[in-house]
Order: sequence, then C-alpha cells, then structure tokens
Amino acid sequence: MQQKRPGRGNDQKRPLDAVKGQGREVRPRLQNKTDGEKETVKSQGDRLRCMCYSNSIVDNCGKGTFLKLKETLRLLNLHYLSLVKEEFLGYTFPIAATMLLSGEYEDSVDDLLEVVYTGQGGNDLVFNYRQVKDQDMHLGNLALKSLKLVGFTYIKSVKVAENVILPQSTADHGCNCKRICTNRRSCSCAKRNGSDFPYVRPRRGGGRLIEAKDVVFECGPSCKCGPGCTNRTSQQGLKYQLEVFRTKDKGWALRSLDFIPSGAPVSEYTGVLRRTDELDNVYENDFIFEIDCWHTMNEIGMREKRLCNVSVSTSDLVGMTNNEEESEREPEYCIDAGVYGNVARFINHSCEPNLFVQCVLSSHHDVRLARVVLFAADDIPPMQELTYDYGYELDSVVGPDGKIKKMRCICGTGDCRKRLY
Ligand SMILES: C[S@@+](CC[C@H](N)C(=O)[O-])C[C@H]1O[C@@H](n2cnc3c(N)ncnc32)[C@H](O)[C@@H]1O
Repeated sequence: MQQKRPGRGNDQKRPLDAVKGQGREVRPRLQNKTDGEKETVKSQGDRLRCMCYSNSIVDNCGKGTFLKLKETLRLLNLHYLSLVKEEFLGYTFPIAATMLLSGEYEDSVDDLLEVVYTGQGGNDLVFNYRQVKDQDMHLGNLALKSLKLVGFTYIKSVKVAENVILPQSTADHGCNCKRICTNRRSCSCAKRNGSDFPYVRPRRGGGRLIEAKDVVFECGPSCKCGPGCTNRTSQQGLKYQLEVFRTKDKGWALRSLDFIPSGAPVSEYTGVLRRTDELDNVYENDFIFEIDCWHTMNEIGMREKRLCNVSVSTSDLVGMTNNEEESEREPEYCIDAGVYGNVARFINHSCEPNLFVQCVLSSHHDVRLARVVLFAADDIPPMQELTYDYGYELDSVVGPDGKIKKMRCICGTGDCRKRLY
C-alpha cells in the first residue's frame, strides 16, 4: 500500500465566506559531522544557508562595532531568554536567537536577499581570514545545533526533477489582454475560470481570491498582459513578513508578523517536483506534498470537492484520465520539500486551519503538475500560527515494516480529529 501524504484533503470544507503584505525568514542550515565524540561542521562546502531579517544581520562592520554589537546582542539574548524561559523549558542552551555576519569568512556570501551563513570559527583571524580547520561544535555552532536545525536549501520556486517534463507554455494558453486583464468577456484566462476573474479587482483592494476553486487559471508566460496583472497574484512572491518559530510540541512552525486578509496568497509550497512512485520506500520525509488536484475534483478517496458554483471545463485541462482504475491511483506527482523548499515546509497541520490549499495553473494546463499555493481562509491576526489541513486519510500511512502507522494530532482545536494519520 502506498503511503498517503498531505494533499488538499479536507481543507476545502472551509469555504471562503467572503474574501475580505515583504518578508524574509530565518532558517539556518547546519550539517553535523560526527567524529567520534566530537562533532564538527565543515565550513567549506557544507555551507549553512539562511534567509534573514535585515535587522538581525550586521555585515562587514568594523571590528570594534562588531564586538560592541556582539556584546549588546549577547545581553539582549540573555534578557530575551530570561523573559521566555517558560517557553524554552526542556531546551538545551545556548539557543541561537540572532545571527551576526562579520564578513570575516572567506566563503561568506550575501546577495542581499539570501545569505549563506558559513558557521563560526576555524578561520585565521590574525593573518588572512582563510579557513584553516574544520569548525568545532561550540559557541554559535552549538547554539544552532541546539535548535536541531536540519539542512535544506531555500528555493523561491519549484525545482523540476530531471525525469519530470513540465509542459511548455503555448500560445493557446495565453490571453491577448494588455498590461492588466480587466475584461472578463474577452480575456481567455477569465473564461477558463468560469468567465470571471478569480481574484478581487485591483480597485477593490485586489490580489485576494474570491473563493476556493477546483483549480485557478492564472495568466502565464504566453499571456500578453504584464507581471502586475491581478490574475498573476500567486506568482508575485511573499507579501507578508513570515517567521519560522519553535513550538513547544510540534517542532518548527510558521506565523506572520503582519495581518493577513482572508483570501490573500500566503506562500506557494515549493520543493522538488517529483514522481510520487519514486518515494514509495521513503519513510523519513515529512515534507512531501502530493498534488491531488484531479483527485479532489473527482472526490477520489476521502477528498471532498470544492464548494464552488463554477465547474472547470475538462477541455481546458490535460493530465486527466477517464480510466477508473488509473484515476483511483495515488497522485502521480508530488512536491518534495525535504532538501529544497521554502517557508511553506514549516506549516503545521490543524483540524481547524487558517489556510487552505489551492491548485493553480499558470504556465501549462496539466492538473497533475499544478502549482500548490496556500491562501488565507480567514482574516489572520499577526503572530497567529499558520496552519492548513494535511488531509491524511486515516490508516493510509504504512511504515517500513508494512504496519499501519498512527500519529496523534496535537493541533489543540475544538474540532481536532485526534489523529494526523
Ligand atoms: C511539514 S512538517 C511541519 C514542520 C515541522 N513541525 C518541523 O519542525 O519541521 C510536518 C510534521 O510536523 C509535525 N506536525 C505538524 N502538525 C502537527 C500536528 N497537528 N500534530 C502533531 N504533529 C504535527 C509532524 O511531525 C509532521 O510530520
């Protein structure tokens, strides 16, 4: 039996009643090497990668400034940790709360949006700053280790595996509108969405999805409209300042520092677009998202169709099958965010989520390879954990021993189903 992985599941039970933000996030990567009792971090090659808040980073500052800042931040950290002692009960200290870039490592790279953090120590500070030995697992490196960070590389858009061929965008996929699509009668992309635009118009505070749909057809590379077209909303990157934070019992999680209005796109789920059958014997990857758009549209398994009054014309779609046996099979493709991914990989499950999953087609019309985008299901106040319903079918997850695996859900909501799978 194949392992069922998160897909759109039951989140479509939450219709968007009425559809009523630039951020970067901190996520360092640490690759530990065990060398007998002593752990080391190889500085060169095994790089630590992170996305950072600009105000957490002081780059290339003079040595005096650097030391002063370091001390200030050390005190701030101590103060901060004493305030949040409760929250960090059970943690091994030190905990990395801030990361400083000193510009004193030969392999430091900072291209403004993305910083490659190369750890602490092992460089020749007196002579030429070159890396002369492996870094030890102490000081800042130890602080990162205590957060049990697992290595992954941040990618803003999906990476396609070598054996997956993404259909080319052709002229008949595109509309002929100029600059911004506004006429729902003449825009061919609007027509595919049931002769209307899926997003609220710009003059009404655009960029929010009006209702959850089986699939949203956005404008893409073959369209004549420009990048600012509202019908490209989910392609416009992160709008809200998102923060990866540590929970007491669910590991890492995601929240927003900004208010997010209902219907706003929060993040695409990025990772490597793979064939699902390649992952049949993979049991230790919690970051696989099955693209089950077609299955949801056809209520296959326990999936429920979207509550929308416009059905998608199948002539606009490719990748479907009329063969019952084939259609009952598990989704053919998935997004694997185990090694490459973005903030979305940190979003936990909730039985009463504040996000929902929306399949979006923009550069092609193959539903099996649709983009997976998370939208706000409600108005979400700042600092509230962001969650979606993983939609696992109970008893569908099997371990390497062939036995059904069960996982307790600890979302803590009133309607909690008590089991994740
Ligand atoms: C995609 S990851 C989410 C981020 C994860 N918390 C982390 O630390 O990287 C999914 C994993 O998070 C945990 N998780 C998420 N939601 C949960 C929930 N409601 N109850 C229990 N565990 C949950 C489970 O271990 C699950 O396999």
